[in-house]
Amino acid sequence: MVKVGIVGGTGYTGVELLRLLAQHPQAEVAVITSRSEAGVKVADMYPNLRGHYDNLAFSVPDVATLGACDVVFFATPHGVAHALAGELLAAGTKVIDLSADFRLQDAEEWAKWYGQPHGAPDLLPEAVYGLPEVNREAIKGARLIAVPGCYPTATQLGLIPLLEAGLAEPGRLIANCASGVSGAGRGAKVGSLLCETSESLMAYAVKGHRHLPEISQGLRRAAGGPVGLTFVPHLAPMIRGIHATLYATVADRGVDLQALFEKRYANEPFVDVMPAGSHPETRSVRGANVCRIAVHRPQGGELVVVLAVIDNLVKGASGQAVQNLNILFGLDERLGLSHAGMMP
Ligand SMILES: NC(=O)C1=CN([C@@H]2O[C@H](COP(=O)(O)OP(=O)(O)OC[C@H]3O[C@@H](n4cnc5c(N)ncnc54)[C@H](OP(=O)(O)O)[C@@H]3O)[C@@H](O)[C@H]2O)C=CC1
Ligand SMILES: CC(=O)N[C@@H](CCC(=O)OP(=O)(O)O)C(=O)O
Repeated sequence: MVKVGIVGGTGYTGVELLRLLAQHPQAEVAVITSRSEAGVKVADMYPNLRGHYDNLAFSVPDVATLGACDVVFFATPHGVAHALAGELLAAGTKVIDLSADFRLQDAEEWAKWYGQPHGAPDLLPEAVYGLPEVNREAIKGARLIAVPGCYPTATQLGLIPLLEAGLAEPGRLIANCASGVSGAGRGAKVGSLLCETSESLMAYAVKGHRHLPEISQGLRRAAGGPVGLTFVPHLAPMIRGIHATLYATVADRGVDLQALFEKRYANEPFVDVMPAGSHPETRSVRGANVCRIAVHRPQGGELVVVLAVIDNLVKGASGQAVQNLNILFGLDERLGLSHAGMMP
């Protein structure tokens, strides 16, 4: 059994970790932290978990208790893992961070986008970006994993087959993405209220969103050089889900893009390349650790449209984190995870 600790257990990604790990045969949650709910039993706060964690209560974060775990997930705001990861690694505990603290390789770029100095630049060289479809071998030997963001997961999985094959013009990429409101976390904010978000769709952060450098970093690796990406996130009137509509210019009109995508992801347990002409729906991935992708070339032109959907809380966060745990501990990568979404 892998002994698991979770820092930030009351947030949306924290409770999603608990839901997924409740069905995991080889992992056991031993410690779960919350400063505001310390002492409260997990099942009293989250009745969906009754019968799974009846003896587990939230406790305040404490390095000694967390350091007795094999692995600690950080499901916390940016900056928290910076402060604690080093001590845990020194205690021999692996760290899987769901926040953005270790996603960017460049500490100065991180500081620019996150508005605070990077708190642990010394750990950056060993941090592995936890996108299994790109980095599986590096994840196997890692101590510190940076779980990709939700928009970055959908966008990279949709565009890398075209860039790795050298087919897309790297300087002309567009990602139009919509997210469910749970992407903003559980904290109270006017912008997350039902009255502000239902029956409405809006773009935001068009000038620059903090996921732009993360996505660009991954696409540069796939392209083997600089990329030019326009990224426009939208807030959609739904609770879960990311829908990415991705545009790339592919001058070679003869290439079989369906075959390219199917081949790239043939051995990937959590990427589903749908039949040609498909329109993936976010509800098909609700609760599932999968990215469903469809590739289109409208009117046979140069502009290729890739559609990619994920559940932001699963393949976009907690499911991907569990997938990383499985790889890290040499387990079957699919343990505790499912392809099956919830429709309706
Ligand atoms: N929501 C999403 O779709 C996705 C989120 N992420 C990232 O995952 C992380 C968690 O997100 P989410 O679950 O939405 O966040 P929430 O705001 O819903 O939850 C945050 C959690 O962190 C705890 N926390 C807050 N501050 C501290 C602190 N200083 N020290 C220790 N614990 C703290 C909170 O509990 P308490 O205050 O009681 O301690 C709470 O349990 C974030 O970095 C987010 O950006 C990544 C991908 C997708
Ligand atoms: C709808 C919404 O607000 N989404 C968040 C991104 C989701 C998220 O949690 O981003 P990380 O994966 O980097 O943590 C935002 O735009 O900041």
